[in-house]
Amino acid sequence: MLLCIDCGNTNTVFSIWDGERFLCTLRTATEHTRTADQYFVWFSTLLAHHRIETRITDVIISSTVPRVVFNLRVFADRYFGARPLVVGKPDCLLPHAPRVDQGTNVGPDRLVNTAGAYDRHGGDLIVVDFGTATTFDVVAHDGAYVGGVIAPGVNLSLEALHMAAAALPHVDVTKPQAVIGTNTVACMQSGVFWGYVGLVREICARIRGEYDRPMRIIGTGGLASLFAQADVLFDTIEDDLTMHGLTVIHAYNKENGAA
Ligand SMILES: Nc1ncnc2c1ncn2[C@@H]1O[C@H](COP(=O)(O)OP(=O)(O)OP(=O)(O)O)[C@@H](O)[C@H]1O
Ligand SMILES: CC(C)(CO)[C@@H](O)C(=O)NCCC(=O)O
Ligand SMILES: [K+]
Repeated sequence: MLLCIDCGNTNTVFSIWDGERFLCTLRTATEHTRTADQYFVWFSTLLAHHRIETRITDVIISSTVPRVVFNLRVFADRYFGARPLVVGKPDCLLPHAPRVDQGTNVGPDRLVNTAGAYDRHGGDLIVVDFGTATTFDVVAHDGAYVGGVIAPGVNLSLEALHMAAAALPHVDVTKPQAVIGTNTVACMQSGVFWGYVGLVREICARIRGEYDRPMRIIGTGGLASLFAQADVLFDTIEDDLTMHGLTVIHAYNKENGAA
């Protein structure tokens, strides 16, 4: 079985793929000081809780935080005897090479989203991922990542308001009742919620304007469905897109003898 690990700047998600479906998805805060042994205690406890018995033979990692990869490699080696594939490293093949400026290190999460989205939908896509950052990945007709947009993440924007302004509390993002807020929290929620609805609409419209073929828009990340309540922003929402992309890249490496 394949263990897929998606390590973002905020959260790290583990998911076990049995070849047909994901058996479970476990989430922990990204913390570079966590050791291989700590990962295993957490992981095995939750698997026992969910009564999942697995024999993990393969591990694939996508990490936007370089420092955590070392301990995840030790975790894979020590507890599963597996040498993990790490997306973005030279020995991890990609189905389609990105076409970007020389010297650009595209975030591995964006490469993985690209592979997952192309596998499901073919090319000419915009993938919008609401993580620590809100990213837009343009997937060309042939499946290559050809660029995109990086905007501050939703929770990051709310946190920045709270940190910078003494009178502004910490608030969670939600869809406000009205645009005109009649209290501080409602004002902040309105600014961020409708601000992001506008950001997504405008950026997608401008990407479409620069691109010479019709494009579909895929939303992913925890907040995609929240924003979709407000407006028709996406053709589809797929919460498991990054995990799916990891299985696609793993299978591609198996087929090509690299894993
Ligand atoms: N209505 C909501 N309000 C606030 N947070 C939410 C809401 N719905 C989902 N979330 C949170 O959004 C996050 C979505 O996770 P996702 O993996 O997409 O990005 P992330 O973990 O924040 O970022 P990264 O992948 O960059 O670490 C989760 O932490 C989840 O708890
Ligand atoms: C933009 C983030 C932080 C989103 O997770 C990540 O993809 C990243 O660190 N990217 C590196 C820069 C780039 O993708 O061009
Ligand atoms: K993510």
